[in-house]
Amino acid sequence: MNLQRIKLTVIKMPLKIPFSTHLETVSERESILVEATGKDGAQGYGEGVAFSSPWYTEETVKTSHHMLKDFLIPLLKRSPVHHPAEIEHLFRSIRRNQMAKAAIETALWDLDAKRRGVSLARRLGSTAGRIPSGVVIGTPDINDAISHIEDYILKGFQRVKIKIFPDHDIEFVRELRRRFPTLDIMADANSAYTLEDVDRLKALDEFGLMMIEQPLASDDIIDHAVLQRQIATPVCLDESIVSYEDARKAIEIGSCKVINIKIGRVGGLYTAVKIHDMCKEKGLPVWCGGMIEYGVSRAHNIALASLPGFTIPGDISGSDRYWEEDIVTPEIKVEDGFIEVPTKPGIGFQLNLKRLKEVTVSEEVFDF
Ligand SMILES: O=C(O)CCC(=O)c1ccccc1C(=O)O
Ligand SMILES: [Mg+2]
Repeated sequence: MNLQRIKLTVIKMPLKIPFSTHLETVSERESILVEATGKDGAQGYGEGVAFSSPWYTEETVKTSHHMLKDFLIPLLKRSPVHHPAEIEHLFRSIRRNQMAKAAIETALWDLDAKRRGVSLARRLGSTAGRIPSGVVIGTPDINDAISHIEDYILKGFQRVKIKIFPDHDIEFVRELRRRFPTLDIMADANSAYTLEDVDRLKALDEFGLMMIEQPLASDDIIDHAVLQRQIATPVCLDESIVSYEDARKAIEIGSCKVINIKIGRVGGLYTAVKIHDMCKEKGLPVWCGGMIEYGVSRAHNIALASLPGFTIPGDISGSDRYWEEDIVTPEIKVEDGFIEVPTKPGIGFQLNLKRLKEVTVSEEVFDF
């Protein structure tokens, strides 16, 4: 792709309010911005979405940076690709490290779309003009959660996701259901349960949740299939699906009825689109998951989620959900519950260089 250089910038910003799961409370977000510059001067952007510590997956900001610097960038230098869809194959020689891989791969998709003068959404095959927006509540306190939800409903958000875990599930959901009888609610457990909790999980059936996301172990598809046979609420897999093959096998054995596709978790847009295509063919709904990300990753999510198989609103909120000021301009906005799909070339957002400078921790340039 005629690359001139790749720049890695580590950035860090506090969240407006901390985001809690049973595993970790995130109050500050570090990420890696990837800037790929071509010999023609064109630039593409990607965002490494690993967290500072390995609570969600095994990757961290530091391991991602190490992979990018010591393996992925050198590999790309040695073996130039002509098309971003070749990256997945090239990177197969390096095991896992999906978020590090996706950080480069997404930057190259942006670069490629810009060179062709088309939006990334169009480049991926989408024609949608806007996507519905969903939001995640990261506050375990019931009263805070209710007031945040009221606020989000007024802003038009189309569905709300809450985090659950044992002792913070049945009564919490019952109260929310009582306050919001018709709201589309999904519950994400981030692997807080085992099959021994099947009665607790069955008890959630009466609340008409849209789905329960990743109730069991983060690497499991077998027990999820056993669980899905015993509960009416659709099971959605997140952590368990890190590749196309994972998705194929999970569907085949009935581990889930819905899949949350995250570009970072599956190693890039190529695989994300491939999983989408398969699910669409099999009639399995998908939605785009969030990673408490900055505007660059959000922009990639918007393009992906504009594909026709994304029939459920994703964890895609606006820049102001987490940030006082985002690193992209214009900021990502939710209007009447929808986000407009940009029509400008590539991701359709510019970097806010002033803001980027303020939040930069370190940067490193790799010449090709
Ligand atoms: O980006 C968001 O708005 C939050 C999405 C979310 O729930 C989440 C955030 C960080 C890590 C894992 C998850 C998850 O979906 O499990
Ligand atoms: Mg999840």
